[in-house]
Amino acid sequence: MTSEWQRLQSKLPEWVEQNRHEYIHGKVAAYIPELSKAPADALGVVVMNGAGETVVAGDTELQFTMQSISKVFTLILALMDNGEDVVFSKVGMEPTGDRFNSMLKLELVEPGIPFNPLINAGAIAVSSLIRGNSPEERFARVLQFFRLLTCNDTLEYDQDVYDSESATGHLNRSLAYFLMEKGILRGRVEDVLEVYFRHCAVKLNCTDLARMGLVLAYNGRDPVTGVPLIPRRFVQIAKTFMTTCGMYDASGEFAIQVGLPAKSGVSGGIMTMVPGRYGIGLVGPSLNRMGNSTAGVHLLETMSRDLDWSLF
Ligand SMILES: NC(=O)CC[C@H](N)C(=O)O
Repeated sequence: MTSEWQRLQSKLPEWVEQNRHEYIHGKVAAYIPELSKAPADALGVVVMNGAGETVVAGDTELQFTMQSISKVFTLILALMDNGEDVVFSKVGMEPTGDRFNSMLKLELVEPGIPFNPLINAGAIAVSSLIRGNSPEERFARVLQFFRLLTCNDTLEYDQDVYDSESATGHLNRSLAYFLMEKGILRGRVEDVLEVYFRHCAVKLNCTDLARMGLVLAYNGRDPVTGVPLIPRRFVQIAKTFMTTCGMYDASGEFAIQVGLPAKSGVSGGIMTMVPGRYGIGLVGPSLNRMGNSTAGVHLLETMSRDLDWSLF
């Protein structure tokens, strides 16, 4: 009888090639101009187990920026810095069913707190909660935390992607000003956005992303080093948000088709995990209508179905 790990080793390259062509049904994000340079037909995936061993397939050498995937970990850091009560006085716990950068719901419910920490408005509010005396110090703490989670001291943000988003992020600026008006943001709008745009621009590869997912899969303890990095309760909160809101307004469909907590970003990255077993990092820059990697989502459907990974 072949083990699941052996099946992954023998099938993953085939599954990647089977699903790669799905990229033609999507488009690489261009609203942050620098992102449009990514190769549309790339598809890569890394699955990492609790011993730190990996099964890799496809274009796993590709570097990409975390974008919205970073929001999971800035939420965790804000929770570690402030505790649940403070964080959830600034951001809600409910999915929106709208696009990630939508303003629609902000005005609907008083006092105007963003529905959840994974939409842009919520993540911007969360960024303002990270401790530090200056934007530089706050971002340095975020980067340090990401380095710890990936076990990769060379992790950095991509200056070109940062500049590109900072120059064009008018919608995010307007969300931030709205939050400022409502008394939800701490500090100056430009300072908060500097931290937000920088953490979205942190550059990594699928192996780094798999390692971050692995820490969540093991409830906050890095299973490879044995070091506890995140309190279990905050991992639980993060995984719940990933399940209900992690794939934007396609989270319901993803829960049905794949059935794992996951978070996507507009660079085409997806981080997911099989709780207690694997961390998974994936990239496929061509995005579907909902803003998720089109080939990536199909690949995860194939993997989850074949290996019976759905939690539900
Ligand atoms: N969905 C995303 O990945 C969005 C992140 C991006 N930096 C933005 O604010 O628009």
